[in-house]
Amino acid sequence: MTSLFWKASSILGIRLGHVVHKMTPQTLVLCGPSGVGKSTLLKKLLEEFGPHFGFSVSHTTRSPREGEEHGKHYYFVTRQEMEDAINNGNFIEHAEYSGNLYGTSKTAVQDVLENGRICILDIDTQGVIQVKKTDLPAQFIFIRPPSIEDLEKRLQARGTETEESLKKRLSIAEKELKFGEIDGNFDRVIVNDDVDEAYEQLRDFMLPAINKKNGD
Ligand SMILES: Nc1ncnc2c1ncn2[C@@H]1O[C@H](COP(=O)(O)OP(=O)(O)OP(=O)(O)O)[C@@H](O)[C@H]1O
Repeated sequence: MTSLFWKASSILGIRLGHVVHKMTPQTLVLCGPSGVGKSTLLKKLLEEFGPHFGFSVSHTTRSPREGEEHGKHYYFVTRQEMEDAINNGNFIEHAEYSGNLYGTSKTAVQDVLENGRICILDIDTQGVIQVKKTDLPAQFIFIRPPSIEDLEKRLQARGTETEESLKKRLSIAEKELKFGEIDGNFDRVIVNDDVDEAYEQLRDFMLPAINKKNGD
């Protein structure tokens, strides 16, 4: 149904923004360096407003891990299929990590929006640049740490990094923080120092979209 919808809208030349704007609230783009606390803040948002939000299912060329289901955790596709779809303009953003392509298709976002939910995109700065080139109506939020030292401590405390991956994440983080500081790149920059305070800011920022969805 959805892909038919997309085919029809492509044939009719309807632009993504026009289609989703009429029928949906928004898309929330959340960006910030690895370990800054995006998942922690999203967990809180979903605990409070779960039914209002949805995640789009990404595509990937990597193989499924045990327990992962096609269409639920990812759409598992071949590189050729994914490259063709990207070349046909069917993706909002995509990136290559560790030799595999990952990306968000227009259809995947549309699925969430058609269900009347605000679509959450948790993406990196390269993804933000790509989304901004589409006409998807979105709110862009950047989460930053109080300092790079804090970020390092957090990543260490999370216990998911080797010394090498930690170094790599911090070097990428420095570039991302610079991007986050540039005026106009984000609608809101939230410093995640005290997590409850950061969540209040995220919550307050999203309330108008949530209320609009409720018809207030
Ligand atoms: N305000 C905070 N103060 C201290 N620790 C925090 C704060 N927010 C999150 N953390 C902790 O920092 C670690 C990283 O947080 P989280 O996994 O949410 O980051 P992330 O941005 O989602 O990372 P990734 O992009 O790698 O998935 C976690 O151990 C989390 O509990």
